Amino acid sequence: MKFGVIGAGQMGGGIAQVAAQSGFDVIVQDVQQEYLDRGRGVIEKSLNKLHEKGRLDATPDEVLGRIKFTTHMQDFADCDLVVEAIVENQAVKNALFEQLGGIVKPEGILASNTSSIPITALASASGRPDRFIGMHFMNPVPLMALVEVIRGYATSDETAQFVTQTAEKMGKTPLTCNDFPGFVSNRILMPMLNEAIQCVMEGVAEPEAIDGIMKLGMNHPMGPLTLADFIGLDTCLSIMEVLHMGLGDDKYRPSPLLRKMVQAGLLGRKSGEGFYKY
Ligand SMILES: CC(=O)CC(=O)SCCNC(=O)CCNC(=O)[C@H](O)C(C)(C)COP(=O)(O)OP(=O)(O)OC[C@H]1O[C@@H](n2cnc3c(N)ncnc32)[C@H](O)[C@@H]1OP(=O)(O)O
Ligand SMILES: NC(=O)C1=CN([C@@H]2O[C@H](COP(=O)(O)OP(=O)(O)OC[C@H]3O[C@@H](n4cnc5c(N)ncnc54)[C@H](OP(=O)(O)O)[C@@H]3O)[C@@H](O)[C@H]2O)C=CC1
Repeated sequence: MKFGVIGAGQMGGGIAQVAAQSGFDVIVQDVQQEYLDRGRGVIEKSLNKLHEKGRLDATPDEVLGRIKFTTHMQDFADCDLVVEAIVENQAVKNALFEQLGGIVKPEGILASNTSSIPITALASASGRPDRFIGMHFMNPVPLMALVEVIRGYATSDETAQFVTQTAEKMGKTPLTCNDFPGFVSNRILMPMLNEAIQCVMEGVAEPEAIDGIMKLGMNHPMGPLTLADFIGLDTCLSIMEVLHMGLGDDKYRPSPLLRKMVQAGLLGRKSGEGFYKY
């Protein structure tokens, strides 16, 4: 299978890595060579770590050899499946899918790794709504078991079956839901992270205490503020905005502190500072 990935950031890189580990021929596209080089470095480091732990069947070089990096969208023409993992912004994703729909062979399936944006809207932009679906991987992709599969209004049974089987071939557990803002994962997760940010803003406790209380008290693997920093505060804000607008309920209002931190360029781990310094 020829597997395309758009975006070489934290999610695109992880998806490309796991696809290559599964034996697929992978092609990754990003807008600049610099981002591709950075993404390749992250994949290489992750593969070496898995290899040292004895959790990789092939050698890191063999897996990396299955991934091609490009800045040209035309290179997706003969892909069987293309998964998009660019910035969480509907206008940008719409424009990308309008273009991609005219490039990939007609029988090819297009998927978005969006955290919250309506799959049905992106499917319409692509011009092939029956062969369009949400394929939502979790971060860090090489370690997390779930793929949330989101069916748009017109997604065909064949498309859903193909993507479910592909996720299984990638060693993941696919679980399906319908297209509502934030799907299941972020409709439930993100309000909790937003509430933790609101606790910081209101001075309920220091970030370390909030994270510690949720880790030790609820047995969460990491605290909500650390998790928000890892996801990216810009992505968290975009998801809250989709929930707020899409569901029309003020209980999803993004915390003003979250908005202010994004305005200040504090995006979490990827910018070097969020609730913590990296
Ligand atoms: C926003 C969305 O649309 C959907 C999402 O993906 S929400 C995020 C969902 N993911 C999570 O909640 C993961 C929380 N983390 C965990 O459960 C655990 O860390 C784990 C199971 C992933 C790994 O546990 P572990 O084997 O004990 O190793 P641990 O040391 O904690 O982490 C391993 C690596 O994964 C990284 N990592 C863990 N969670 C991460 C996350 N959410 N995002 C990015 N990287 C993460 C760690 O930084 C670490 O990297 P380095 O080796 O470079 O330091
Ligand atoms: N972070 C997370 O935990 C999760 C995120 N997601 C979703 O995955 C997607 C990507 O998120 P994430 O990987 O964290 O984001 P990143 O910011 O790490 O990566 C996005 C990448 O896409 C590139 N990009 C931006 N615009 C375009 C474009 N028009 N064409 C090609 N590449 C482009 C970016 O380049 P540049 O640097 O120039 O912007 C960057 O390299 C989002 O939809 C997000 O909601 C899903 C699950 C978990």
